[in-house]
Amino acid sequence: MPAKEGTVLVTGGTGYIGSFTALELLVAGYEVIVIDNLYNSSEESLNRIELICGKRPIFYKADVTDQEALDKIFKDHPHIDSVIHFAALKSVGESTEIPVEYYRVNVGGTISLLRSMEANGVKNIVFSSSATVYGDATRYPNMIPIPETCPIGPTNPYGRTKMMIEMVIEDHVESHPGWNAALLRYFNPAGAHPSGIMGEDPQGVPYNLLPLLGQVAVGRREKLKVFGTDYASHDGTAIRDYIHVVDLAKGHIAALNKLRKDKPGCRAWNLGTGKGSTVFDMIKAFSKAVGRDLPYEVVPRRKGDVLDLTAVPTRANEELGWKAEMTLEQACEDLWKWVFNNPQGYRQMPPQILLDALAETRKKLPA
Ligand SMILES: NC(=O)c1ccc[n+]([C@@H]2O[C@H](COP(=O)([O-])OP(=O)(O)OC[C@H]3O[C@@H](n4cnc5c(N)ncnc54)[C@H](O)[C@@H]3O)[C@@H](O)[C@H]2O)c1
Ligand SMILES: O=c1ccn([C@@H]2O[C@H](COP(=O)(O)OP(=O)(O)O[C@H]3O[C@H](CO)[C@H](O)[C@H](O)[C@H]3O)[C@@H](O)[C@H]2O)c(=O)[nH]1
Repeated sequence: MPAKEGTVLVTGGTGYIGSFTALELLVAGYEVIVIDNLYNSSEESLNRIELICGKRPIFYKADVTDQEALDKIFKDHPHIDSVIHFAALKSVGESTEIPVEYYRVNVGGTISLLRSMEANGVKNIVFSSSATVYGDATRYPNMIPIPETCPIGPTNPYGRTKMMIEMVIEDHVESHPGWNAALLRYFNPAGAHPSGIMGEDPQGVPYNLLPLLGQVAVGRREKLKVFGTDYASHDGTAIRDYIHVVDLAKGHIAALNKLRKDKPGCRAWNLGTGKGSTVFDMIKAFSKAVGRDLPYEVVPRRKGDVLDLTAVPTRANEELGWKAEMTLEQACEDLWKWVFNNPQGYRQMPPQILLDALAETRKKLPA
């Protein structure tokens, strides 16, 4: 029996944004099938999803570049009607060192997925693109904050994989009637689940600002390195649009509903808040949540970084009926709750006190 809202295949669904989206899908009444090779995530995220909402995605440990494995999953689940595609390698720095691997997994994986979808009559795809596709938007007058009409021009191999995938999907939708695609250009995801039991748990050394700040706060790292104070911002550090991961996850449900209801063909949407914050703003906001100043040192700019990636989110607000609602303060508080209670990420169980509080909250929810 298909689920009330339909069945969605989520690639990369044990990862950071994917797990939050799987949770929101289950809450919204979808059946969820996750595939992930666990390269940068842990199956424990599925237990946490179940603890929060009482439902669990079906899980396959599989690689998106494995055409046979994909075909079998689609054949075994003929009710799948849409795909949300997160699975990818995502470190900008690493992509400059092993670009071919990035093209193989990100571009190659998407091609395998599109072929399996086509062979099995699944025609809706929501794709994790990135604000990185815009590159340095300050090179154009009046393009900061950044609307979707800003010309794209990524400055690193990771960003170019995202640009190429957007093009492949656009060409496929154009040539195959009945297909619909949402290219979601995320700005900077932040925070964790307000329950404190779900969050980002990268397997290696984190690359992004917020997980690094979290590790400084719990003493896993001595201090944060601030990459450059010579940018043209109010305090000299670079500006990003930090969006709460729960808001970001909800943006996927809005995009999926749009594809299924309005069949818009292929369309790009920015998922951001429209508000930019500098690195120092973030250190201050997170220090406030933690209750003490966090140590940092200023080092030269990181290669490939740009001054400002702040979204114009109006298109998503108007066309998807979605808007980021949670504040930066909430993102910092939720991140702190997550790292304080789970300093080793998913490698340890959260404290009983959190699990008890969660069980109480669940009792009050409608069945
Ligand atoms: N986090 C960000 O700042 C950000 C911003 C914009 C876009 N994105 C994109 O969003 C998506 C999700 O990012 P995230 O932050 O949740 O990262 P993540 O690393 O937590 O999630 C990606 C998931 O994909 C899985 N994966 C990697 N290669 C795979 C393969 N070959 N087969 C199957 N699974 C594979 C990983 O194990 C992981 O669980 C990615 O496509 C990323 O490029 C992330
Ligand atoms: O140790 C650090 C890490 C980061 N930063 C700074 O913090 C800001 C945010 O850096 P992140 O690495 O967290 O994020 P990026 O903006 O570089 O990139 C992220 O967001 C982009 C979208 O805006 C892309 O999606 C990309 O994949 C994703 O990693 C940048 O100014 C960066 O220079 C530091 O000062 N020190």
